[in-house]
Amino acid sequence: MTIRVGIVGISGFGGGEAMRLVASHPSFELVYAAGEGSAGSRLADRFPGVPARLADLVIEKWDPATLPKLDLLFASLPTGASAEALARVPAGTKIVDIGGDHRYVEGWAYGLADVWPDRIAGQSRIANPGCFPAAVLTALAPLLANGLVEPGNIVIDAKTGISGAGRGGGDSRFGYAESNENLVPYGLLRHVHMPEMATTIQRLSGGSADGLVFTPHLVPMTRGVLATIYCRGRATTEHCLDAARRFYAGRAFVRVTDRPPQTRWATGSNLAFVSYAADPERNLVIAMGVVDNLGKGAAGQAVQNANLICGLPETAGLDSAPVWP
Ligand SMILES: NC(=O)C1=CN([C@@H]2O[C@H](COP(=O)(O)OP(=O)(O)OC[C@H]3O[C@@H](n4cnc5c(N)ncnc54)[C@H](OP(=O)(O)O)[C@@H]3O)[C@@H](O)[C@H]2O)C=CC1
Ligand SMILES: CC(=O)N[C@@H](CCC(=O)OP(=O)(O)O)C(=O)O
Repeated sequence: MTIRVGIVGISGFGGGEAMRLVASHPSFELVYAAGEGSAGSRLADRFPGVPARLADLVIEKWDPATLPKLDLLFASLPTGASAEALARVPAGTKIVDIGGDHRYVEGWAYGLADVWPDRIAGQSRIANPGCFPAAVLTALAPLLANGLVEPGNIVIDAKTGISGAGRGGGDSRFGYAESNENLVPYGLLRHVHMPEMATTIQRLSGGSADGLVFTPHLVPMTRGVLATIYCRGRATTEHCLDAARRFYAGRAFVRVTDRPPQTRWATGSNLAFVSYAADPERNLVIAMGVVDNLGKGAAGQAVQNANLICGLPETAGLDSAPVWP
């Protein structure tokens, strides 16, 4: 079975990673690419290393009215830029939105693929989680589902590579001279990922996430997210590790590790690494989650979600090992 796939936002970091994964997917055929400023270029002009069979595909100006017949569309547009246009995509075309416009929006399933695949299979509109929630929620889910930590008392300290900001980049914080040898906190108290993390914590635990604190930091690396999460709970380290091993038993993409995970373990892959350290006497549980922001944090999880909604093996096109070193 060949699935006809389109990618809008293909010139960007998320869209480019989706293209890389789609190009080597056993059931997907890339037949449509779209964007704004890049419209009119061939894929090979943007990505000199693209497989030869895709080299001459021309990036079209994004307009849902001129879509060819597609089975599946990946949207990787700036948050705020996709809702209106995606509403005009025919119902028969499945969509995975990598941007933030549809997370916990009516009619869209929140695509936390490793945690609730059953809620995703059979849907046709998927909102991919943000890159920080991908790391944070994967680490927290086993603890919350087993009542091992208090949902209302969670403090998240997270680090991200610069590609998390996209090619568009925004201001000069993301240039080499300002990001190299520098460490920058941002988004304090009101980062855009807070609502989806709070809602998911409530869904997994049944309790309120009112006390949630989240501070991300830019670090001078290209890819990777590490979330270190401080929680209140009386569990031991072994309880937490056991809960995670049981929760993710048989799941392909989550690795539960005894030692603290490192960002490079996930680079270029759809893997998530989780680990825990806990001291019951101090009422303290530390959870750690690592993903590649462009892998599990964006295009990897998007392809995993696409596999789920297309009835394909969840691992199709996603089984290559991370890049090391
Ligand atoms: N980078 C990351 O790690 C992650 C990103 N995301 C989300 O994914 C989305 C894309 O991010 P990212 O790839 O990093 O961003 P980039 O800035 O790298 O890419 C943005 C893409 O959107 C296209 N675009 C912008 N405006 C329009 C428009 N009006 N019509 C059509 N295409 C448009 C650009 O195309 P063109 O060049 O042709 O103008 C470009 O391909 C965002 O919502 C982001 O928040 C989610 C998780 C992780
Ligand atoms: C470094 C950096 O700026 N990272 C982005 C997160 C990327 C992401 O997950 O974006 P969406 O939720 O918009 O899809 C940020 O903190 O907003």
